[in-house]
Amino acid sequence: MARPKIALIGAGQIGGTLAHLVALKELGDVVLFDIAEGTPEGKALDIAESGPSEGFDAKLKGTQSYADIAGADVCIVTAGVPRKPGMSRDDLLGINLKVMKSVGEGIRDNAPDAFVICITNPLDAMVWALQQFSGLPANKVCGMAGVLDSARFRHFLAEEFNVSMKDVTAFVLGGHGDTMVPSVRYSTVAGIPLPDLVKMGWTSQEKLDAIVQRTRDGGAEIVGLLKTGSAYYAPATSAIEMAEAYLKDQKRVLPCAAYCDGELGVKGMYVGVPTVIGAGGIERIIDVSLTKEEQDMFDNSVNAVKGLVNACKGIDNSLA
Ligand SMILES: NC(=O)C1=CN([C@@H]2O[C@H](COP(=O)(O)OP(=O)(O)OC[C@H]3O[C@@H](n4cnc5c(N)ncnc54)[C@H](O)[C@@H]3O)[C@@H](O)[C@H]2O)C=CC1
Ligand SMILES: O=C([O-])CC(=O)C(=O)O
Repeated sequence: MARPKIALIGAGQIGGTLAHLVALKELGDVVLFDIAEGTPEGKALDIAESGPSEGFDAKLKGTQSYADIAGADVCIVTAGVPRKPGMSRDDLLGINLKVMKSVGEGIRDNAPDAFVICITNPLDAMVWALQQFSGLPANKVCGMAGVLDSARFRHFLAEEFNVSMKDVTAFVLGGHGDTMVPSVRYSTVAGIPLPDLVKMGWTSQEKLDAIVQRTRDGGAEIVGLLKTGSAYYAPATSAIEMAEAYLKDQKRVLPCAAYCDGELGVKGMYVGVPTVIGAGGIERIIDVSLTKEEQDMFDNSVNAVKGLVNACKGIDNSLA
């Protein structure tokens, strides 16, 4: 059986890391696409040359031609611009919207059967625009953010409790911005919800609140440290988790930006929700119940995403 074909649109920091991970994990053959001449070719060759030492079997090709992504099983989109210190993700909207138009059309014309994972920011609005521009079915187009935000939450919690992160589960809902909702009630250590761990004296409410806020600021924390761009190792790993769930029909329960049609009270837009990812793409959205306080925070986040989607419609008439 032929190896799956994985197209990475954008060969920058995340794109290059994705290519390396796909090869190391032998998930398939890689096509790296970028408009910057030489970058995808150079990264593809560099990673291919690590193959003999690593012992992986994967072909890697760099290209500036969308024809090379023809028949891709998975497309992961990182094309665009990252933020720098002092900027919010939303400041990237105008420039990255134009990129989503060309990428969406490229995927539509060359890889219409692919499962598409968007990473470009501001995430929830960009994945919505990418689905509109590509015209692919909504269950085959999703956005990566919740897996990353939840991984950050899990990391901070594992450090606080001094337990293995394998035993920490966490859930972050809503848009991938300052209003995201790390769900304390649905996050656990070995099944014990965080509020119970506060009652048991494992941590204080103040410390838990600080971890929640650090999770919300997780992207900005890395941007502030790196100064030249944003996080890429953990974002790439998160998207690979989603791609693997699709390629291997794992039915993983993962939070991601999915098109909601009434679930959690959201209709006709993309936002971070718990999903099941398998061979059918986004196979199910888990319609969790929220407390009044959680619902208010979630609605606030949904409204922030709505504002960005409306801004997209204002910029590009074809989206209105
Ligand atoms: N959803 C999430 O959780 C996260 C999202 N991001 C976002 O991911 C995006 C990529 O980040 P990095 O890889 O660090 O940026 P980067 O600047 O290293 O790479 C972006 C690449 O896109 C290419 N590009 C620009 N316009 C293009 C076009 N029209 N077609 C094809 N390629 C094009 C550039 O030449 C560059 O190589 C940014 O928007 C960033 O904000 C970053 C981290 C996490
Ligand atoms: O913060 C950024 O600009 C990149 C991002 O989305 C993240 O790392 O969560």
